[in-house]
Amino acid sequence: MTYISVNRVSKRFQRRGQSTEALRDIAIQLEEGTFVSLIGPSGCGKSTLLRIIGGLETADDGEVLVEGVAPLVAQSNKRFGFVPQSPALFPWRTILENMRLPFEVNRKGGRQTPEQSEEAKELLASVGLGDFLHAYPKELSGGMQQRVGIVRAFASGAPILLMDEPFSALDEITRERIRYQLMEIWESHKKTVIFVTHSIREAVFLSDKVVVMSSRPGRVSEVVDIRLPRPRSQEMEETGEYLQYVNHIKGLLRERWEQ
Ligand SMILES: Nc1ncnc2c1ncn2[C@@H]1O[C@H](COP(=O)(O)OP(=O)(O)OP(=O)(O)O)[C@@H](O)[C@H]1O
Repeated sequence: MTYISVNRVSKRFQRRGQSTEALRDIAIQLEEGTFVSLIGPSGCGKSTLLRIIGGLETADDGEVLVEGVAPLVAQSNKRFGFVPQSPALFPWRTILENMRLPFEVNRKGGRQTPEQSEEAKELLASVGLGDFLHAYPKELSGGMQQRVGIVRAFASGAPILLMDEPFSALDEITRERIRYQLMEIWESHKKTVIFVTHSIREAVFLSDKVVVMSSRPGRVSEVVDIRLPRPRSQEMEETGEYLQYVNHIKGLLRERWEQ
């Protein structure tokens, strides 16, 4: 059974008498424990597709199955962790207290076990935040806060992480650094990640599969399997093989843009 399957999904939005066809006939099959990126021009429906998979939006046509069940069922079984563009931390809670949030929300007042609490601390330390466990979000930079959002999703216990441009508000250098940290965490946890990005380099570096989408209406132009060896390192970004993937995806996006 495919872990996540999206079969001929279409979606239209109606707003102020205007109809927008956001997605048409999207079909993708994703394997468990893989890292998948969605890339495409602004407005091609990446976030909409992510939201449909996560059960936050419904498709007009077609079907999505997550571990064999509908997204809403998967959602109520706590199968998803979300990482939005900005990290959604409670300002009145310390970093460690913010890390507990998914347990309290998902399990109606539930608590982390001591092992889960230890894992949360280890994850924070692995992204350089070991000295900030008792700090408040306002004492952290935007990049540090976003790192908390990412490791919180990994610590949440959810097997599927949906990340909607989590690095979009960060400067280039911070973004690069967090990309490497995300890679290291993912390689040690191997959760299923669906990651929306505008960065081709980021998508190729992180992913097993890159879903390249075209706009108006959003369709899949190609699913590119990235067969670069793992673990991946910064040096890999200098290799010819990596650059070939980057250029191939750039070509696909340019082609669609020019149509
Ligand atoms: N709730 C909504 N109501 C009406 N139209 C919507 C809604 N959500 C999205 N759309 C429209 O659907 C299309 C796809 O939007 P979506 O946000 O999924 O694209 P995207 O590829 O994620 O864009 P970006 O890269 O700019 O974030 C756009 O034309 C958008 O205006």
